[in-house]
Amino acid sequence: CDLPDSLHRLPVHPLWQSPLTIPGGTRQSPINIQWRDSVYDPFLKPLKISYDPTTCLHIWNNGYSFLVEFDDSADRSIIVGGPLENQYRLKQFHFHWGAINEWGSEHTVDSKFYPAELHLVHWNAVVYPTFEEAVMEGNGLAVIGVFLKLGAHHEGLQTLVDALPAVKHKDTVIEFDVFDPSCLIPSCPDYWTYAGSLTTPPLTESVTWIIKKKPIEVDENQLEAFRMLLFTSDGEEEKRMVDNFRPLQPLMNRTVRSSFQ
Ligand SMILES: NS(=O)(=O)c1ncc[nH]1
Ligand SMILES: [Zn+2]
Repeated sequence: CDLPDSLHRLPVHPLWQSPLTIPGGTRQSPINIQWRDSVYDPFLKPLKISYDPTTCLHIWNNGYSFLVEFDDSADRSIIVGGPLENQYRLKQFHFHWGAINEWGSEHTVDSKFYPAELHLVHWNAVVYPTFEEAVMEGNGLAVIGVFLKLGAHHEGLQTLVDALPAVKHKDTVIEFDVFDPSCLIPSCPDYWTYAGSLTTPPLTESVTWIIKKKPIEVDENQLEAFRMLLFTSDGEEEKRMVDNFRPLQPLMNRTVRSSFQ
């Protein structure tokens, strides 16, 4: 078989049989963040996060992760500052995780995987009329990435974990109408930022990534709750939702900037 060995060990899930690389892609995600190669940028501003917990709508198992979706019809949950030229509206957040604690995150730091990674997806509603249009533009999206590490119980995450059994199967939804995602973001202001892409189809090169330096801690039971979700619909042969992360992509001609020295 002509696949290089590295590809053989990848999680083989239909979604990942989509193009693992985008032809002509020059700014694909995720990447390894080599701490010593990141460049401190003193002009980077602090990231300002203002979420309204009542914009939370529901949790949806879309067959490759579970998404917590928000009402983005107005500027009620937004981020501004950091590397961003405009303010961006929160649309949804979701996670990527592994079958075991040794891997699961999409980005790595000095080639270290975390057991899971949170993505808070925002879009530039100042410049673009819809999320779908913003997805196609270089400055259309901003995603905050937060690493999860095994440790103490996370109180704020638990309210989300308690709802997961109700979205066990693909295409199930549960109402979830008050949640403040800022409880999942470390208080430490330090982050890396680089120009990248969505890590799931359509893989478009439209994301300003903002990766928090500090992880949040969650406990084993909380990670196990993620692993009890299913890729499959009710009635299909069960496939556990695990290893829903994209392989690392080449850095190519990019610099990762840090907001800290
Ligand atoms: N994983 S990601 O944050 O790049 C993403 N969000 C929506 C589609 N893909
Ligand atoms: Zn993601």
